[in-house]
Amino acid sequence: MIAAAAQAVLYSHTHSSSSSSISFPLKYSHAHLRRHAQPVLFISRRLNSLNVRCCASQSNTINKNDYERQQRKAPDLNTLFNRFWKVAAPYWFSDDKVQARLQLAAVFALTLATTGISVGFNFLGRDFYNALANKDEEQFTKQLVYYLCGFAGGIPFFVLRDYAREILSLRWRSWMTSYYMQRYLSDRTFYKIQSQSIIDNPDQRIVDDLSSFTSTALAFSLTLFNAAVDLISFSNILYAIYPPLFVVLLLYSIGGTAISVFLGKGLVNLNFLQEKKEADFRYGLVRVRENAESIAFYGGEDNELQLLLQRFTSAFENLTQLLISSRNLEFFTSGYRYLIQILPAAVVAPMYFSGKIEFGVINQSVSAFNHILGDFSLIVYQFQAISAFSAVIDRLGEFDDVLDSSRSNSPSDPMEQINLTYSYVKESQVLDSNGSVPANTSLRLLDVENLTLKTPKNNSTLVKDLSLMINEKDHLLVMGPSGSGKTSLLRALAGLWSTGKGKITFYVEDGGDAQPATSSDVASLEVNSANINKEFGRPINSNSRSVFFLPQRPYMVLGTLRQQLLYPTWAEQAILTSDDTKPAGSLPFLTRAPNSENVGANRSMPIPTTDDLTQVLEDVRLGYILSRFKGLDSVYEWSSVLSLGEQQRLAFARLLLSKPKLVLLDESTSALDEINEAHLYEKINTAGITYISVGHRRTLYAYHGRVLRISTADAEIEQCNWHIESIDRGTLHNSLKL
Ligand SMILES: Nc1ncnc2c1ncn2[C@@H]1O[C@H](COP(=O)(O)OP(=O)(O)OP(=O)(O)O)[C@@H](O)[C@H]1O
Repeated sequence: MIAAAAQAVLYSHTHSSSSSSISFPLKYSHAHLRRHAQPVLFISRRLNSLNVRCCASQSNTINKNDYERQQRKAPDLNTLFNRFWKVAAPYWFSDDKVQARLQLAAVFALTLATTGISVGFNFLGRDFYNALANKDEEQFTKQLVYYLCGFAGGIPFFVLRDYAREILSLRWRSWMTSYYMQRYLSDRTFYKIQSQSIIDNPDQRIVDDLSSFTSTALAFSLTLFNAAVDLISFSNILYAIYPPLFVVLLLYSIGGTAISVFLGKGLVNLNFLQEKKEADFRYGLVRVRENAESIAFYGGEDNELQLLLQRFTSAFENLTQLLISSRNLEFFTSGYRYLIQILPAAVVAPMYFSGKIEFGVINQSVSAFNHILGDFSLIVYQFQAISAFSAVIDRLGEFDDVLDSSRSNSPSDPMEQINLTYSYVKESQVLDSNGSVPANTSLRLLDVENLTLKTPKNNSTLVKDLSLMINEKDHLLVMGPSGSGKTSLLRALAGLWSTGKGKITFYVEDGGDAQPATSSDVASLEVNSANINKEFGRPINSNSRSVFFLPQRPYMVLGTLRQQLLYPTWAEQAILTSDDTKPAGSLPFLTRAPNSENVGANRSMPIPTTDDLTQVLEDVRLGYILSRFKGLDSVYEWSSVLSLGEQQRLAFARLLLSKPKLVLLDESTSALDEINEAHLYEKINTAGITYISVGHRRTLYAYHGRVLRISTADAEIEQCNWHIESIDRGTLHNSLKL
């Protein structure tokens, strides 16, 4: 029985694909495809039984699938290799490089040890079967003991090798996840990717592709290393037994590789599309969850079902193609795999019959042949995994390029880019040479000069040649027909859109000594602004003392009511762990330099206390939610449990806490009644906050001094499509009467 077990172990070593127990962890390996075949068939039957009304859309999907497949060209080897290096390299040269390299060396050493153990088992097997064939009981018992000792000493190396590899892969993945997320969330790359539909499913690339990449890249490099060592170790054995066997092996593996490359050439593309389609399907389901109430109000379930089934059908069609290609490849690889079990024995058998070799040598030659063939046949055995890995490299490489290009986004013609600068000004004001406060003492907050704003992709002009100036307490209302570009103007002011030309300058406080931003010293501020802009990338909402932006639909973060109120000015402090030193999101072994863009953003602002938070809720007439939701520290899905008007009031509470100099309000009171609207405007006015509001309601006139009217731009007409009016009591009276 023990001998049978020994043979089983030996068999598993000699017949394992790729000559070691390292296997590829990719999702669309053959095992994966087999596992998924059942549910796919089940859903296909279910589609039939439901008599789904999407036959037309199904055929559309099929055509679309074919189209997509033809459109997407598989990347060539050189591109793939470059992308692999670009994605893989940064970690090994990062802050964590010492640990990473040490662990990698340990994994390689363990792999080397396991190959040595395999060679040892090869010789043990030969002597074991020789003793058996010779009916030499004493020798047999001795070999049996050696075998058992070999197991006891050798097996831990195999287990530890796999464990060390997995741990290193996890560490690598953690670093890469953090690295990609930082780049994704900096410079508003996430916004550009989403608003301009640059690439599909970045979330899936961060979650799934990074995980596949790190584990497969490690497994693959170890497999290559293992194969090289194996080849050297076992080639000697095989060559010593019978040189022609070596020639047979070479011919067999080269032929096999060529055929499998030919049969599986479409798999890279299919795997790429499968990743995309599965992610699209999952994203569709997430959207249903996030928009549950709107869909329920519309009664849009049927439509959602059709859309989701359409996405699933698309994934299904592609997976079917993947299964067919894999099946064809599998016909070949199975034959290839099984033939080698008898091929070496058939070649050396004549030598055994003529008495030139012993019986155990046959077993040894089969074992050595399988090892070497496994090394030569990496591509045949792992073709599906390699093609899936290539798809992952392709997707991550593409993502990496987008992240890089977003950072180094320098337009070819700087005149065609809106120039947005932030100039520091000191808090108090300078006195005239005679010691009195100058007449023009109002603090400048914003200058817009000759701004022409265009939409990012199709470059259609929204606002032509706009110039305006905002001083403290100079509240401006922006009005105009729907689609004329009011929100887009705020986007440009917030730096989200930069297509067009002109200059926007914000004057932001640095909390230092006296230095005014009056018209007399604007020139000197402008000289400094280029440097300031570089040093201080994004003051909006992260330097709340200066500029704040409220979108129409307030964003409710995941977490407690306290976190809602502290967002975004004290967001980092709000998620500190209990020991108050480390953000809850930091990885145990990764110490990252804080993002320079955010450093110092709110150093000067003490974090509001519980009393401050309670008071501000009262100020925006939301005090009652404290008792309803059990205080400030309970977690709810705030965007679902608060009405839109309540969310808008909560957004004003954030604003009152942050006390910026200037706020940009995009229809921020659209869901509120007039009394609450008046109350909130009065509160922010009293708090000394200057505001630029976008809105349609006439009641808004009462809280603003001027109105900027934008009309829908006409491409044919050169003239400006805006004008500014003062709101005097007469205008106000007439408009309210209307
Ligand atoms: N990401 C985008 N890419 C291209 N065009 C866009 C994009 N977002 C908006 N637009 C277009 O820009 C124009 C101005 O949109 P904007 O949201 O600024 O209008 P608005 O005046 O605020 O309208 P409303 O009063 O209806 O909110 C619209 O025609 C819109 O279709």
